[in-house]
Amino acid sequence: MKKGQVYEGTIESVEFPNKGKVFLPDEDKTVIVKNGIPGQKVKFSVNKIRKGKAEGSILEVLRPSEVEIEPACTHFGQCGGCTYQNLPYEEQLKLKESQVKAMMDEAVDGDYVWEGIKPSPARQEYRNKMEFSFGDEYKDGPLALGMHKRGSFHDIVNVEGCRIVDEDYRKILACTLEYARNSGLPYYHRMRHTGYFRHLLVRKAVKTGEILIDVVTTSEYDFDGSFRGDKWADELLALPLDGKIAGILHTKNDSVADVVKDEGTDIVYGQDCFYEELLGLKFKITPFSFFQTNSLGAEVLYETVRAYIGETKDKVIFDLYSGTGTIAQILAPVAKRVVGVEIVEEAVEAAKENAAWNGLDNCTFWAGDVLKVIDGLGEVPDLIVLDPPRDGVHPKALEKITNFGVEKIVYIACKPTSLARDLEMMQGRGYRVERMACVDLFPGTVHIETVALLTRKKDVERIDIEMTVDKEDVTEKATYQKIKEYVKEKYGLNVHTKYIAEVKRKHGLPMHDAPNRVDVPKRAYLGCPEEKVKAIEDALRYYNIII
Ligand SMILES: C[S@@+](CC[C@H](N)C(=O)[O-])C[C@H]1O[C@@H](n2cnc3c(N)ncnc32)[C@H](O)[C@@H]1O
Repeated sequence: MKKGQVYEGTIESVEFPNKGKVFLPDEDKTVIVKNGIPGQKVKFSVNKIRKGKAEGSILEVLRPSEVEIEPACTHFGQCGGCTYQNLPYEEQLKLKESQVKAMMDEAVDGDYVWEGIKPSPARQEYRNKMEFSFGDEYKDGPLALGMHKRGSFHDIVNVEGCRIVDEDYRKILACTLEYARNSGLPYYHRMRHTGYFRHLLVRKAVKTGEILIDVVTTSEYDFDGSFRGDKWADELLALPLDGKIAGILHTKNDSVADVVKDEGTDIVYGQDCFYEELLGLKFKITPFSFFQTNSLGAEVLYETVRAYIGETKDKVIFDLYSGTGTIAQILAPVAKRVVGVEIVEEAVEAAKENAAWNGLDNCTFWAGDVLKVIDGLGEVPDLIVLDPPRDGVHPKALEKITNFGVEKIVYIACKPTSLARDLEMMQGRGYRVERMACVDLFPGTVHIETVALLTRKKDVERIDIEMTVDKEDVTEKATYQKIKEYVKEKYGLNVHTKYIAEVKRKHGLPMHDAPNRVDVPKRAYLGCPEEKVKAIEDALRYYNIII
């Protein structure tokens, strides 16, 4: 088999996210062909062979799959955004569920409850955010504004008929494209690093109907003079929209990276935020802060998280990777306290404001990298919710998270491959997967959210003592001194030896006066105050005595 060779074959299955498998009997080889659906007979060319593995790209669909339908979107196939518009929604769900389930069956040790896939309440026009790119339709062609063409680095497909956003987006897109074309200014060329127009960001709340529009350009031309940004805003404001424009913005971005980056945002009209409602709570959303892109689907996702976390009364919950604090605030009304950690400061500020609006005074939000701040929060959680970005949790952060030894962790993953990798480490550190479900927030596309409930294994303390702690060290009186110093320094608390003994007993740890008795009878309850129990537990984790 050589690069450039053309073959025909049938896609037997599709692995997450879009890896179709075609077996070629004559070559006795399976080739990965991207972006097809199971059952399609395709003609493809081989474009990569590495370490004996071959990849190809589809040139033509010779015979459709039996379940295939006419896609509602006229850009389907050309636009790189959607992959499954040609499958009935039920089939999309089946395919995504089987992909994730197969991956999880491999990643999970032992039995777990698979709860299937929950559909998105809206199957079309469900997105509350879209980032469109400027470019040309083809080399040196007219200015275009839309999505990247499938498989192309440069070409942009105008997506005036896009079905995953509603009519308001389509009107805003068409208006901006026409205005930009008439301005005669060039798009930003990603290889030459010259030009002006980069992206158009549109966000629209499903519940409040508020719309935020942001054009992202370089500073090569003058927004007011050359582009006449005020006139663009007038044209947008004159559009007959269902929703209401809350703000029109201009963001400058001169960086060479091809991402929407905020290097300064000016308000052209209205305000630089808008509001959405989820499960009866109100959320302020700023242009660049994370918010689930399918509001109705997000409600299903957060309901699942709430059900998985279970009883939260009198519990301290950590919401790690908290964005604008949605999960924290959904859990706060029935928890003792919720602590959110998020790296984007703007999102943290919004989270604080949101909590105040929603009348929640038991939420605290910290700005910073989970890895760096998690052990300096001065709190010990009872439960943890993790909703990391696509790459999952940094291994060192995961180590610290599991070190808290909480009873339950709920992990929300937008990329199941990252979850599968992180599960391996979490299972190795004393957790077991209880249940899992998928929630489809992205109909028509390959993406899917997966939620996993992990609980701490009952016998983990003892296993870990043997694995990580030298018995001498745990039983030595010197350890008591180390724990006292740690608690004093970190929490400003003095703890008596009898309290340390009480907490050790709670965890079934050997006592210094009875080194061979791990299961010390639960005799005296000495009344160690709860904050000291938590502080001592933190110290025990710090010294790897419990996890
Ligand atoms: C998938 S989002 C989840 C947001 C939130 N839980 C929600 O449902 O809206 C992941 C969030 O993690 C944040 N993030 C990424 N890396 C981070 C890090 N190292 N430490 C803290 N937050 C991070 C991102 O800014 C983003 O807001």
